[in-house]
Amino acid sequence: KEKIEITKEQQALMKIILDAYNRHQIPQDVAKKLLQDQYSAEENFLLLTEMATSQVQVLVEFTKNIPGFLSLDHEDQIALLKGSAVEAMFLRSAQVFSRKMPKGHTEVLEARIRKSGISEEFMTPMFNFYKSIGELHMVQEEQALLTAITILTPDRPHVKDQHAVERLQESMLDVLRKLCALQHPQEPQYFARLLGRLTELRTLNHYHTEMLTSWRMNDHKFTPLLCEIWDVQ
Ligand SMILES: O=C(NC1CCCCC1)[C@H]([C@@H]1CCCCO1)n1c(-c2ccc(Cl)cc2)nc2cc(F)c(Cl)cc21
Repeated sequence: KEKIEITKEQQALMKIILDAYNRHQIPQDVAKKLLQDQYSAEENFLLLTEMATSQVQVLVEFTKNIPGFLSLDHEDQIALLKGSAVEAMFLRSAQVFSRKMPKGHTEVLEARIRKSGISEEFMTPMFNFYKSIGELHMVQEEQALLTAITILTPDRPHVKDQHAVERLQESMLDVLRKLCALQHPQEPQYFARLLGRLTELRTLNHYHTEMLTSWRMNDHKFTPLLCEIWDVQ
């Protein structure tokens, strides 16, 4: 049984990532809003675009706190943010969906999202992902590291120095691997399951433009930031 220990600098890295992640809370709680009221497809779409726009802004702040990120080539920094924003949004949505809620609230939330305007064909892949994230019962540290690892994916489009990104991602993966072994000693395959979710997350990437343009309403308006980040309009 090899002794797993997190080094001092890995603990410091963990603390930086976790603090940054906790600062990256969505200003107003979208789950609470959805549980309070039924909205029209238009109102739901507006809520999504507002939430997603503010999430991109906080994601940029979070990313700036990833040690080494700001030393990357500036164009690569943009390419990593643009390439991971949709996945980070779905990962965050999954984490919000999987939060412990009072009895019956998750069911109401799911029903509201199913009727929010998204077309039927995307429900299964989206909720399969949300539920597979929920089953992992991730602790905050694991959620924060998984978000950082998603951002530091070397093979995003237009990344020039992939090795520099790989080195940063590898140091995050090493901390996550040790954390999983310490948090889930009875589940040696837990770390692999966590990384498997990132593969599932990429498949949602393929759907997102269609999910937005097929929203049950006419004239889909996006914010300028979302036009930049999402391949829409
Ligand atoms: O606003 C959302 N997510 C934000 C995005 C930024 C980070 C915080 C969460 C949307 C909602 C869906 C209903 C209509 C209003 O939007 N949403 C999505 C979602 C996101 C993208 C697409 Cl294309 C489709 C659905 N999945 C969600 C799961 C949830 F648990 C909750 Cl509370 C909301 C969720």
